[in-house]
This record gives sequence, structure tokens and C-alpha cells, in this order.
Amino acid sequence: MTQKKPITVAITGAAGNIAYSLIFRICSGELFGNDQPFNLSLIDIEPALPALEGLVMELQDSNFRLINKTICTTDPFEGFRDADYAILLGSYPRNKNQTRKDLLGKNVSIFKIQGKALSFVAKKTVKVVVVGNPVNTNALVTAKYAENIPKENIVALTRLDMNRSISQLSRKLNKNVSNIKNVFTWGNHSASQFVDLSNGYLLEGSKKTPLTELVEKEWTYGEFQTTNQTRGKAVILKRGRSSAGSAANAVIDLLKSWIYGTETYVSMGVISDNNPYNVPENLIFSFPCTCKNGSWKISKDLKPNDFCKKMIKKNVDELVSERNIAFGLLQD
Ligand SMILES: NC(=O)C1=CN([C@@H]2O[C@H](COP(=O)(O)OP(=O)(O)OC[C@H]3O[C@@H](n4cnc5c(N)ncnc54)[C@H](O)[C@@H]3O)[C@@H](O)[C@H]2O)C=CC1
Ligand SMILES: O=C([O-])CC(=O)C(=O)O
Repeated sequence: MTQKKPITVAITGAAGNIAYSLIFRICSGELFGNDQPFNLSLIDIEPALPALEGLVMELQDSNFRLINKTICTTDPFEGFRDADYAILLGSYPRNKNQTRKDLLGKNVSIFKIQGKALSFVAKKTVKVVVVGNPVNTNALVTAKYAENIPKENIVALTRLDMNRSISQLSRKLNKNVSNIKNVFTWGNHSASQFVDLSNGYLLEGSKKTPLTELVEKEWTYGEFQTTNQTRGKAVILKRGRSSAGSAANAVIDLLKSWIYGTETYVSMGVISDNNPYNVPENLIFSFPCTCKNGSWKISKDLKPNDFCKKMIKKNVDELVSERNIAFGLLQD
């Protein structure tokens, strides 16, 4: 059997919290397969280089046979060269007294330069997952400056919100997470997100029971929403730092859906152009998506109820305000 050609996976913020969980999972072969070798391109800033070197030592000590070559760099123009995948973690996380939007001032400029670098040196087919917060707007900034890369190739991580909602439903119904299908979030990865279970169902054997028949309306529009909306902060309050293992897990889930396809809806933060839900264009918005042959599309057949439409509008307003602040800060 001939060996597959190595692919190149670039990861920014590679010395950080999320990366420490994500990189070992990728190196195990879980994401790209046991027969797919890869080059790892690890990007961080100067003060983080000793930690990055320590990480590389640990990778060496793990004897991962799929790693073809590893580079460490502070230069995104070197780090993104020929990348097939780029996972953008590198940015500053919030503390317990901040909202994700408060990070705009510190983080947007990072995504401007990275968008430019991706545009110049990555493959045109690169799949980019943006994770750094506020993630929707950072992904929009990346897309704006990555002029040579189709906007469809740049996706914001909102999968953690979907995963959290499935976990809540699993505990509420005392059913396994794998039995809960078609639940997703609309809008921003923020406290405004709206979790939609109106198309969701519990799958047991071939029997599908709508979730709306299994959970009370009051819970669906109350505690279910607020728990999801505040989950990131709740983790920060307990851990003293933001979610890392679950965020890394959500990156893997998102990329598996995007690469290998989906049978049900999944949450993806994607460019809003040509969506059927009255979300204005040029926003990165979490929609119910399905994936096939390495491409995503927004599911077009849903009928949001009036409450859901109100929440979509709330998220649009918030994202337009973030976009105005971000583009104002960047000024070109
Ligand atoms: N979208 C989502 O669902 C989630 C997003 N996040 C966000 O992910 C980001 C990363 O989180 P953590 O890994 O916990 O943070 P961390 O602080 O542990 O790591 C971030 C890393 O990024 C590096 N960095 C900073 N500026 C950089 C630049 N210009 N280029 C390359 N690297 C740079 C830092 O040196 C650090 O090593 C944060 O913005 C956090 O809020 C976290 C959890 C979930
Ligand atoms: O809450 C945060 O700052 C980190 C994050 O995005 C999450 O855990 O959802």
C-alpha cells in the first residue's frame, strides 16, 4: 500500500490551554485518520516560545507515528505556508468579569494579520476554524482580510454551544447524548445565542420522538437557554480559566462534520450571504448546517417560530454592533 502524502495542519495559540488538549488528539490520528501523516505548524508569540518548545518535547516523547514534520514559529506567513487546515486559537481569553465582546480591542488585529497571511501562503482550499473570541466577529475579520480564500472556507466554532445543549437534554431526559439529534444554536457565540430544539428528536431504534413532546415549554425557553448562554462563564468561575478540553473536543467534532459529512443539522458559524432566514449578509452567524463532500450548506427547510425570529434579530443586532466596533478598530 502506498503511503498518503502528508497534509499540513497549522495551529495558532499552540502553547495555550485549548491547544494542549487539541494537539494530542489530532496527533493520535482521531481526526484525519490512522493512515494520514501530517506536518504540524505550531504558531504562537515570542513569550510563549519556551512553552511551545516544551510541548514539542512532549510530542516527541509520545512517539506519534503520523507526525511527518513539526515547525514552531511566531510568523504566520511562515506558519500558514501550504496549510490544508488552520485552527485559529491564538488570542486572549476573557476573565470572569468580561464578556467575549470586551476582547474585541485586544483580539481583532490578530485576525487581520492572520487573514492576510492565510491569503498569501495557505492553500486556496484551506479549511479555517476560528476559535478565539469573540469568535463570530474574529472569523468575519479573518474572512475580510483573507481575500484569496473563499469565505465558505472560514468557519467559527459554535459547535461547543450545540454540544452543551445536547448534554443538557441528555441529563434532563436521562438518555444517552447519541440519541439526541437536530438541536443547534442560532447566532452569536455569546449570551444572546438561541438554542433551537423545535426540530430536534430523540432517536431510539427507528423511533423518533420530537423533543417538544418530551420537555416543558417553560424549561425550553427558560433554564435551557440561560444555562447554555452562561455555560462558558460558569466554567471560568469554577476553573479560573475558560473551557479547554470541551473546546478542543468541539473543534474535532466540527472538523469531522465538515470533512466527513453529517446526517443531521450541526451548528456552524458561517458567512450569512444568501441565507433564507433574513440574516443580513456579511456576518458570521451560527446556522443549522449539513455537510457533504467537504462542503457545508445552511439547511433551508426550517420554519422558525416568532420567538425564534425575535432571537435571530437580537443576535443580528449584536453581531452588527460587534462588526462596527471591529471594522472601526481596523480602519481599512
Ligand atoms: N469558540 C469557542 O467555543 C471557544 C473559544 N475560546 C477562546 O479561544 C481562545 C484561546 O483560548 P485558550 O487556549 O484557553 O487561551 P490561552 O491564553 O491558554 O492560549 C492562547 C494562546 O494564544 C497565544 N497568542 C496570543 N496572541 C497570539 C498571536 N497573535 N498569534 C499566535 N498566538 C497568539 C498566547 O500566547 C497563548 O499561548 C480564547 O480567545 C478563548 O476565549 C475558548 C473556549 C471556547
Ligand atoms: O466563555 C469563554 O470565554 C470561553 C468560551 O467561549 C466558552 O467556553 O464558550
